[in-house]
Amino acid sequence: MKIFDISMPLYNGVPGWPGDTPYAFDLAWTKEQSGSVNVGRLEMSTHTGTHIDAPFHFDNEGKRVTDLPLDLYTGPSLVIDVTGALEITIESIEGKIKNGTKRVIFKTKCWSDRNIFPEKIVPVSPEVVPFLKQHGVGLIGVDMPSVDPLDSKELQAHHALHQHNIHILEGLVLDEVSEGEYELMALPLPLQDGDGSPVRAILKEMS
Ligand SMILES: Nc1ccccc1C(=O)C[C@H](N)C(=O)O
Ligand SMILES: [Zn+2]
Ligand SMILES: [Zn+2]
Repeated sequence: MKIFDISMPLYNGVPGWPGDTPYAFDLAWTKEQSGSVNVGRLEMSTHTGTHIDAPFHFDNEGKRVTDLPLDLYTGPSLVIDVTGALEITIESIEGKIKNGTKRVIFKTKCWSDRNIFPEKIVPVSPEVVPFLKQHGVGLIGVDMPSVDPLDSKELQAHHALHQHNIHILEGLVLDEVSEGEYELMALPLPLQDGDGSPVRAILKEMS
């Protein structure tokens, strides 16, 4: 079965949220310096590239990364293609989602040049959230850096999702993936007290 790597590569210069900590990798020790090994060092925002949001990211009382169950981030997932939509609405997904769909991934294709931060994305309409919950959804994934408009301070979609106990995976790369059912794996690092975590995300074709 084919495996799609749906993670953003991380490299010095990878675009992050404007004003946030830039991603930086370098060698703290080279093999010449240590006499034995190269040793890397990382500085980054927890919301760089492909990552999950813990509820604590936008709610001081919300769960941290290590409080979240791992089964959220691994298992059957439905990819829905909404390419061309201006917003993710009930109409975008009606008729495509069946009861018991635990994870839904939206392909918008709105972030076409991954070397720059996008100017505009395709926000998740808060009205779609109860509809997702009714069908049993506990995780949504998106191929953009947020589920809310980039200039939003209220973060209506983040909060609506949280109220309905639906968790968030952002920054996926879905260009090669077509609509359908896959097995998702996108596990966060065990960052104690973390507000978010980078993940290596894959989709496996189902037999
Ligand atoms: N890193 C930031 C810095 C400042 C303000 C927002 C962000 C975000 O990351 C928001 C985005 N919706 C996110 O959850 O990844
Ligand atoms: Zn985030
Ligand atoms: Zn977010």
